Amino acid sequence: MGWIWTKSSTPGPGARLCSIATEQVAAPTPFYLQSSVSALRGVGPALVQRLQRMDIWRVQDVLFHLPSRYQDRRHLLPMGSLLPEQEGAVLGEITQVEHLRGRRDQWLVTLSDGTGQLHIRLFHMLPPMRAQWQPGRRLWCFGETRAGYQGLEMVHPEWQMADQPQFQAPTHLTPFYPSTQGITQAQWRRWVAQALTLVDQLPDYLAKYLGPAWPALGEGLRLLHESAEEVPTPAHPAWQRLALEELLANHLAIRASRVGSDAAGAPVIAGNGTLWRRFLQQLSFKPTTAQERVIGEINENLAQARPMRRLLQGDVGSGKTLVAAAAALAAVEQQFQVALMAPTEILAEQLSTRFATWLAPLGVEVGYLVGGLGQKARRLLLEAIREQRTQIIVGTQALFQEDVQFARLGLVIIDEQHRFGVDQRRQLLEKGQIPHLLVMTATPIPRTLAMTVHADLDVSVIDALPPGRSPVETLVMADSRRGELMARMRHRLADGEQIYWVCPLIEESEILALQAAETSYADLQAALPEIPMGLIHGRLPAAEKAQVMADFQAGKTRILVATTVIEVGVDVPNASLMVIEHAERMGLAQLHQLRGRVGRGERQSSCILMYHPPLGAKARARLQVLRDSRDGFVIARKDLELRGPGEYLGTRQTGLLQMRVADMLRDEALLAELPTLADQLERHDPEAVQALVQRWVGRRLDYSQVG
Ligand SMILES: Nc1ncnc2c1ncn2[C@@H]1O[C@H](COP(=O)(O)OP(=O)(O)OP(=O)(O)O)[C@@H](O)[C@H]1O
Repeated sequence: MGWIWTKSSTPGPGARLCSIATEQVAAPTPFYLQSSVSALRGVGPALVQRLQRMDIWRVQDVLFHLPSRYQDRRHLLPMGSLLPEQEGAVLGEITQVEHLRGRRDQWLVTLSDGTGQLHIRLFHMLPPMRAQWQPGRRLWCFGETRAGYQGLEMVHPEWQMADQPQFQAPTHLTPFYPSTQGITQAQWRRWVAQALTLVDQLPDYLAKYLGPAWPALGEGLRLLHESAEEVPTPAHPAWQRLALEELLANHLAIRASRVGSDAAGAPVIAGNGTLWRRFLQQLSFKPTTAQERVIGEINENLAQARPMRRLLQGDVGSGKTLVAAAAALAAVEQQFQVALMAPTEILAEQLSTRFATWLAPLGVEVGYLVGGLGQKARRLLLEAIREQRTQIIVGTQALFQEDVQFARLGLVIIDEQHRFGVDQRRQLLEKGQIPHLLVMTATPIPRTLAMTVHADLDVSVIDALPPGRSPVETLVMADSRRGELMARMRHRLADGEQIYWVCPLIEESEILALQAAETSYADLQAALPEIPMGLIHGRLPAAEKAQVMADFQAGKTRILVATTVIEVGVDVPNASLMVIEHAERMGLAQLHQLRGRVGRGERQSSCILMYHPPLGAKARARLQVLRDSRDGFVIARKDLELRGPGEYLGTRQTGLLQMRVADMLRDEALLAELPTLADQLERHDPEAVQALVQRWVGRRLDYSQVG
């Protein structure tokens, strides 16, 4: 037993002595919720730095570092019924320890539990372990079985001697924490166990405002760290309690920053729209009513000295670029510059080409600034930006490098903002006086949510697609039907149409993804030798990527084989068929984005989702959602419903904000509580406001001047 002093704030009279189980007797080390993580046993200076990089500074932060998944080690598996590649816990007696000498020493230990036996294979065995692992002793192991020469075996499982008083058979689910190099799961669990001894002292700022039906904060944290029952699900009240607090903390953080930025002066951009009207005259189509409405909303903002912070949401292909052009022209007409930032070079290139073709006839100069620009070209462009000869500058992150100086930046437009860090957004905003900001996204975010959680952003929605679009026909097809697919492709090609071929997503390795793409490319060339094709992937140098895209756009190549780099923003209206290999590996939102690349012209377009059989019931249901719906919002919701409980936790990107417990779509019902709670806290408990923001938002996000 070791002893630990505990108290919620600082040490002093009244600090309570608390005991926790430790392996050796240690000198009493006091630590508190607010102590540095270095106060935890097992956290030395090097680990402190690693933890800080994960934004974990104090003991309290460890409590809010939540598991991303769980394993159930509570039930022992009888050895007689074990199968290969089965993960689980066993308990048995050591019947034999064999030291196999060879080029590399090995130990083969035999365990038996009366129902059968299992081997444990070890490639190293330190003397203390050798002293313990003796025939007759009882051993608990957790690992994955594999078929060995002598039968089933586990290689270096986790273990405990089961015949010692310290032996603790797991009574809870075993949590797995998001980690970083050099920190093991065992370390996380030890630190969390120490921090949990203080969980009841965690101030519960909301208790007095929430009704008695709500569980306490500590209960929620305990449930997530050491659930004794089934994998916790988001419907659990304790979970909901945490989600509510997290949403509230984000809401409060943004409310606080809004106060500052409201006061600041932005350029008043109120022209008479001459430039926009001239632009419309040369455009081959008319803006839709939805586009016109949204343009109106933006113009109203631009005419105010209060900086615009507007989120423009529109499903794939809804015509957001035209709206961006309208905003840009309003600024240019009033002699302001516009920075237009895209997440990748391909997209930046596409956008700049589109803007240049649209706007050059009006005498508007569009510049293209990315990392790979030659020195001379870069210098000339920077000069033109400084002297305001270039009015619209399209680019990637390169736009906010220090040497880029705008003469009169009035408007910043960010495409697919969720791919940019908040820091990048701020750096760019710092370039102007206080420029207006328009953020474009195809990610569906409920309006209520955007207004409460993103209290800083006004929202415009393009809720109708341009006319003349026929819905993309979506088919789900086993990859064994390749012959049929080739016939379909030949048919399309004969009609002069173009095809996207999207290669499987291989998350673990870009190299493997590239190999897969090259194989598909070679296969297609062999099957359709007379058809010119392009291959595009993330590893291609920027100039080559641009060339491959330009060739496809111009119709010089008829099939574009691509890794998922084409996901957002690519616009080739003549492409009417998309084939997606291994669609079952991709997220529904991503598939929806990809599919949005076709169906942009007048032609009837199709998207073929290929899968590799057998396809499980759940995977089939997921693909069917895509077949049956074309609405990004519906698809996102269904995706959520179809996810299993094990997939709920973890840091993942949902729209614009990264949450730990809450999910903006799933927990939408909680949003209604936020404004009242925030008002009450701001009025009665300003200190709690600060503490909550620090607890949940911490240093991860700095909203000041951004929103
Ligand atoms: N009002 C309109 N009438 C006809 N076509 C339009 C209209 N507005 C836009 N388009 C065309 O629709 C296509 C899709 O528009 P755009 O690329 O702006 O979509 P988007 O909203 O940016 O989609 P994504 O999120 O997929 O990039 C383009 O080819 C564009 O020229």
